[in-house]
Amino acid sequence: MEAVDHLAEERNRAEFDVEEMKIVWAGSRKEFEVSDRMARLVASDPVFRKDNRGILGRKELFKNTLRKVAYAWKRIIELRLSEEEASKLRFFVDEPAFTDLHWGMFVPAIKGQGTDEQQQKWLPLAYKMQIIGCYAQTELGHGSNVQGLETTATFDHETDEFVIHSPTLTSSKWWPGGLGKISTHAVVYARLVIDGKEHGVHGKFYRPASEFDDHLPLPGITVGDIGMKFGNGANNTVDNGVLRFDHVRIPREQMLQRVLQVTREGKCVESNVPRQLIYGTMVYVRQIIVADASRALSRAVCIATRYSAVRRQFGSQDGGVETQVIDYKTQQSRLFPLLASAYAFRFVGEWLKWLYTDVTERLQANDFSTLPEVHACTAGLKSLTTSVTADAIEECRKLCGGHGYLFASGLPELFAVYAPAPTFEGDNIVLLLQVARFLMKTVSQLPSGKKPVGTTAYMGRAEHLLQCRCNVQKAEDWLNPSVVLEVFEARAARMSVARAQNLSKFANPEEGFAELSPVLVEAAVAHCQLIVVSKFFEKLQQDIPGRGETTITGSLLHICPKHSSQASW
Ligand SMILES: Cc1cc2nc3c(=O)[nH]c(=O)nc-3n(C[C@H](O)[C@H](O)[C@H](O)COP(=O)(O)OP(=O)(O)OC[C@H]3O[C@@H](n4cnc5c(N)ncnc54)[C@H](O)[C@@H]3O)c2cc1C
Repeated sequence: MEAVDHLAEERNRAEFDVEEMKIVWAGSRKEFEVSDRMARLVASDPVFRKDNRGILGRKELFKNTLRKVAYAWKRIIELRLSEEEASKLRFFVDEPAFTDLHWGMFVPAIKGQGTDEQQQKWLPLAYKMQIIGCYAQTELGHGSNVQGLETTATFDHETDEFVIHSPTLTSSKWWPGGLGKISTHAVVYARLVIDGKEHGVHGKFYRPASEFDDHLPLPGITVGDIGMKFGNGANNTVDNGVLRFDHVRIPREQMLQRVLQVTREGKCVESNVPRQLIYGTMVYVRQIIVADASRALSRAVCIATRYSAVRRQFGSQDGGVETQVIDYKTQQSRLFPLLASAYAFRFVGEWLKWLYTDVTERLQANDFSTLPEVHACTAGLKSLTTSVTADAIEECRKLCGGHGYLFASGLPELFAVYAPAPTFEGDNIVLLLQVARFLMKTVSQLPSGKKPVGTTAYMGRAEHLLQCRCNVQKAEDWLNPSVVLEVFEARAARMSVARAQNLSKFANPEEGFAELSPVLVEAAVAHCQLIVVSKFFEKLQQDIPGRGETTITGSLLHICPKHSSQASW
């Protein structure tokens, strides 16, 4: 039977310059070249094979990950890869590992919360991986409610130490990646207690295992792996762990003291470093999560699009060829918005990179004016992009029919790896409620003449947005991006203002907030969708080089879904 390369046929029909589009996606020619080089390096090395992940037993799977991580590290040193190249190489190795937490949470926590001396002491060891760290915040009893954590760090005046203790079963640290087997160190969050008085939850730097000899837990420590997780392969490559303390002592200097210090006399002293600086780390981590969302979504969409071009069902006349499923309008209406979302998330992720630099500069200059808005914006974007991506990967699986259910399609494992993203680093609903609180406050301040800033600037035009009418007469009118933008603005403003009016009818605002929370979450989603669309629009206005990119990204904008369900934003 004669083979037909359906993908080649489809590719030849592209109305834009594919090579240039690759650069638009990568961010710059240099980033594209680094990415391309690292992808080839990984693909050509048999040590990095990943086709057997789903059939390995847990122990073998875990050992396999350790081998890969060690080998990747060896290659990074041998090839003298830059930080950018090393991070791309790890991305293409494409296997969740303890290193994700070491580089993604442990190192940023020391950088963000450690004093200069603490950073000088621990960061060089962490950079060389002579110590391996994890981020131990969540407990069995509390995840989202950090103030509910029960682990205690009690100051002992006599010995100048903190005594770390897990007073209840529910105070056991539970979930931290890399904790179960591998980490030699952890940043542990605990309630600070001095002379019987509580001083809130803070980070301590702790060493759960003796790293230089037998790697067994230190006295007073119970530590282990929490067991199998969702899916084959997937996050089972990571040793998410449980950790309990029985009056374990650490020197006072091991509290991360950039913002709050405890003196030899046991006094709590706020340092002259503003507490708000910690937000810089948070923006950094969330920017990475949004970038990861666009990458995970693009992988799923790529598989589903190629499948749809190759797969044929029905429509044959007299034994002729059947119809490519990509030509069915129903397939297009499910697939193309996801493709558009992948680009939209890519561009908003790029913008978040800029925002991180902007926030860092402002914080260094003691300018905290944009922080509430930045906090709401990054919390909302983390929530929106991860929820949409998790649901979209599952939709892509269905778009590939029965074949999507096969491990070999790549989609089941991609979904299993991605599924916890809406939960970790802030549960998505809890984050949206924070966004809603910020929006309600912004609306309540409008009559005072306080100008909303940044991503809420549109609220300053609330009067117009509440009464304007859409001028669209025919379908083509939707091809005008400013029309689309105003529709999103009007929708977000109207939802926020209506919720704020309803909220004001409650005598007790907290009760009102709890009662209206389902619809407040919808207003928060609408606001976040507007941010994504507006950043997409800004990207279109930039001079994207090459033939047809502006057209293609322009048409993608118009197939971004415009309704507000969580599943398909
Ligand atoms: C794969 C994975 C890796 C992880 N890695 C780490 C790690 O490295 N370090 C670490 O410290 N932790 C880690 N975690 C834990 C993670 O941060 C928590 O699971 C997360 O914070 C959510 O907390 P929870 O599990 O207690 O859920 P809960 O907070 O109990 O949420 C349960 C449900 O209650 C809802 N809910 C909670 N509060 C409210 C509210 N106020 N209003 C309305 N609804 C609410 C939520 O929306 C959710 O639907 C990891 C988790 C996973 C799954």
